[in-house]
Amino acid sequence: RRNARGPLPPGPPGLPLLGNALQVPLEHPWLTFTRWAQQYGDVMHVNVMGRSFVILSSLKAIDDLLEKRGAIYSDRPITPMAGELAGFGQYIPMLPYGPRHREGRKLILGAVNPRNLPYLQEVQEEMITLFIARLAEDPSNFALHIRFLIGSTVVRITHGVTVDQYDDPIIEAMENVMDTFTKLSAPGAYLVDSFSSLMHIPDWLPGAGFKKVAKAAQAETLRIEDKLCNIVKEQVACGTAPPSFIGDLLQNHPDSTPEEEEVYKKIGLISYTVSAIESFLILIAQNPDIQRKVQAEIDVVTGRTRPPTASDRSDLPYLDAVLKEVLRHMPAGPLSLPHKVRQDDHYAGYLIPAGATVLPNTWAIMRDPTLYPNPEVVDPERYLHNSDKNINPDPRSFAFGYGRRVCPGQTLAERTLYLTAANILASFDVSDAVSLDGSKPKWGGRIISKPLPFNCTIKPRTKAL
Ligand code: HEM
Repeated sequence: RRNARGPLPPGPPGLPLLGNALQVPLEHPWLTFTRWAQQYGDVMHVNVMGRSFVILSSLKAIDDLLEKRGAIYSDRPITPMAGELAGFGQYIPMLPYGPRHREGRKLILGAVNPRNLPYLQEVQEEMITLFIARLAEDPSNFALHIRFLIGSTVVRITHGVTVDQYDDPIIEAMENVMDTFTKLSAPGAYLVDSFSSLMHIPDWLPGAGFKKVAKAAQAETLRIEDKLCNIVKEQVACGTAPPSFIGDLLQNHPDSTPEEEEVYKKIGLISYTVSAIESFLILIAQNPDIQRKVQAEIDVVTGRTRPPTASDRSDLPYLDAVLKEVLRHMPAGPLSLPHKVRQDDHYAGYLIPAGATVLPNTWAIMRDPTLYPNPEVVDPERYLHNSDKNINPDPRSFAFGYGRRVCPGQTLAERTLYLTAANILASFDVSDAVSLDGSKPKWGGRIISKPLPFNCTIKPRTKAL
């Protein structure tokens, strides 16, 4: 733990060469980090085969470093496997902090700004209406309907492309891309991430199978991006392009360079939203009292004569509190996304070495009993009538990440979550959420936490809309 430039933060002892690699599980590492934080503190150092990870497990440490010192803590670690070999390093979430990244964020923030709100709301409401109709027809396939809702909304908003069929290869390919990204980028999943020289070994050498995996992932990603982008280009050329992030960008920048186009292509493929909606379903199935209360609140606002809309949101404070509790109790990004520190820094007497991967442990924040009393208990009331700013802070301030890399899709995501939740509860009762083996629902994942496949009963409310 000694270093000529200063002592590293405390952390669990590891093995020579491997460091803590064998102790960090691939599945939900945030649970292990949270346990370790109780022993080693809120700024902890973990060594995975020579790579430094600094885990921040308190709001103060996250705020001091990722927010206040954002100028040096806003880079992303380049992981050879996901970033370079599979090409994900070109996506906005993985781009190094710099002009290209800033440009990418500007594009997204411009597209979701209040000027475009009426159009975005209209599209989202239209998609939700279709979703509710499909759910009513075939409730047991809710997971498929949710995926289709999110996938089709994302391509409609980002590319202006309307997808009506469940087996449309675009939706499936988008999901595969997300899955592959999370598998390939998990810390410690691939040896090449610790020994980057392995990137250069010939493809035919035994043990180079990871290169084949990366190549296949890259080819699939490029195929789907190009396919979507070409559809938009054709629509723009014919003057038939509906409003969309990418259609608008191509129209407003007809002379864009291939490099600029690359940024346009890479904005649309990230979504944590499916996970948040599924967590919502489980939460309300497990808490019938909460469910009844939300339904009663919606009924007063809509009179049960119409579906809830985006403009009802401010009149539904209890539902708002339930959604905060979904994001707190089962955050879809329990370690946010990894940040990287650009230069040596010193904090609380310790060295944070240049190039270290800095992981904000959002899970530990959301389960901190000094912030959220009885953190395991699902209790939307904790946000209502809350006069002490230091207790039960709004979890949306943490669920969407930190500092200069905070999620630019937050308003869009929150509106989708609200519309889906409100419309589900206006029309259905949800109960009996169980894993496929009949046990309590479980969550899994390496970077994005999501419910493992589960069943639940979704029945029309007696006097459904
Ligand atoms: C419930 C849904 C969502 C959650 C919980 C979520 C959460 C997050 C988190 C935790 C980060 C990492 C921030 C950091 O590095 O500190 C992030 C980044 C990002 N999110 Fe979201 N997100 C959601 C939906 C969306 C949507 C719908 C979009 C599409 C516009 C989106 C686009 C992005 C992008 C582009 C980044 C990378 C930002 C950067 O690196 O500068 N997200 N999100």
